[in-house]
Amino acid sequence: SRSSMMKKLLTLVLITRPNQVLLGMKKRGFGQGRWNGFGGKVEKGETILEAAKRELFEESSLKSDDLKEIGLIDFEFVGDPQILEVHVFTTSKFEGEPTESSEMRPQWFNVKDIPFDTMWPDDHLWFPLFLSGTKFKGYFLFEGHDKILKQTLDKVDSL
Ligand SMILES: Cc1cc(-c2ccco2)c2oc(N)nc2c1
Repeated sequence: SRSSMMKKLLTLVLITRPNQVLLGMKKRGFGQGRWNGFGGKVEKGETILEAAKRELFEESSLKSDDLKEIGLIDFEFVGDPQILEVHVFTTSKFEGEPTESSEMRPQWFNVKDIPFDTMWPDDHLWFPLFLSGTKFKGYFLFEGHDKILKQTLDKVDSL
């Protein structure tokens, strides 16, 4: 029922190395055709952190035990009661070689050349906070997948 807020938990992992961020080109499904971090749904019986690690490995072949949560974003779509609660993690400590999966084609980007034009339209708003190590909470109301009607973005001390 509406009283039990309709929320879907998702994860998003951004891997960094000096002056660079690893992004994946989404090859199918939700967000297809856009560069993004690695992530997806939180399944029953797993923690959000376990889901982030699992999706990172499934989508990029990378492993990390050092994921730090740096952001919490609620996404809403006009006409859809399901709110996406996205837990954003980052690390620069990982093992493995980025490898293309059925879902994602990974590529390193210099921070000054991040392809915001082929990313979700909210990214250019909160990436500067993530890149400067500032924890944040955000809310974005989308109309379709390209237009942001309403937004809030706040720096926080703890998530
Ligand atoms: C609506 C929306 C969803 C996601 C998402 C899906 C799975 C994890 O995150 C986004 O990711 C980014 N960068 N913008 C996003 C907007």
